[in-house]
Amino acid sequence: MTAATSNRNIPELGAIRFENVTKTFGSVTALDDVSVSFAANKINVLLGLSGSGKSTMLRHINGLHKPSKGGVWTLGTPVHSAGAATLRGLRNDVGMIFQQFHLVESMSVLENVCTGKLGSLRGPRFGLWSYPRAVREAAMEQLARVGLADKAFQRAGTLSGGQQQRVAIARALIQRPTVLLADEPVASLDPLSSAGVIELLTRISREENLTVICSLHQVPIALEFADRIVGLNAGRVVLDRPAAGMTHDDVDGIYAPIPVDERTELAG
Ligand SMILES: Nc1ncnc2c1ncn2[C@@H]1O[C@H](COP(=O)(O)OP(=O)(O)OP(=O)(O)O)[C@@H](O)[C@H]1O
Repeated sequence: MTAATSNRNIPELGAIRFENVTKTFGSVTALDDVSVSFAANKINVLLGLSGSGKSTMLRHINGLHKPSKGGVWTLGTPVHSAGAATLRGLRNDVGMIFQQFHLVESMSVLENVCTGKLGSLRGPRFGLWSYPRAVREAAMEQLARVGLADKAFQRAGTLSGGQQQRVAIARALIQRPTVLLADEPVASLDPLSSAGVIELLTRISREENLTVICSLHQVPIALEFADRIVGLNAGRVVLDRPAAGMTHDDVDGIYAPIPVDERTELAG
């Protein structure tokens, strides 16, 4: 058992913690002294304008980015100081889905799901039949959970956007993650497919006791889906509240422009 998995289901540890995190890319400050902590087994939604730092925050959780200043702890692992081997181990516990699905379109649906296991298999794989039988069976199980068992041998590129996102969810689930990061998972989907994907994410998160951190642009979906809402504006946390009882008005302030002189003052 890894250090990360040993923390499963211990909410008081705080599944994920950002302490005074600043991230700069050249002259751009993407995150500005962010301190926030996410409890285990909850659905957390990040809201904010384009460029407010949502993706940057998600990418710190699994170590795709490291802070310029401050610290990030994911499932007890200090991501800011972790080496490559520790991060590889951590990423087995942290699944991720993306707006653009990132499936290999020419591969079968089933093989795409199997690739979710690559992090814990030794050596490369060439084709579906090069995966152990147990992995192929686990992939079929996950496809059944997302309602796509009948598409297993179809090329992924032939599926609709909503179906492709379901495959991406199955690919993340086959890892048996503790944390699921979702970067605008419904931004490319029509309203009906979006609703289906959000409903699936909600059901699976509850069934698996996942800690979900999901960035969204759709406020109504956030209010419906989230246990907690964290609002970002120009790289700073401007709202952090349980979602229960929140209204559109409560959320509107997240999107207010921050005066340039105030930004300069805070950045300086
Ligand atoms: N790798 C990078 N190199 C340079 N600048 C970057 C990089 N990643 C992010 N940024 C910048 O950091 C800021 C925050 O970007 P980020 O992608 O986190 O925002 P976001 O809230 O996720 O936006 P969106 O809703 O459009 O996805 C932006 O100004 C962006 O241009």
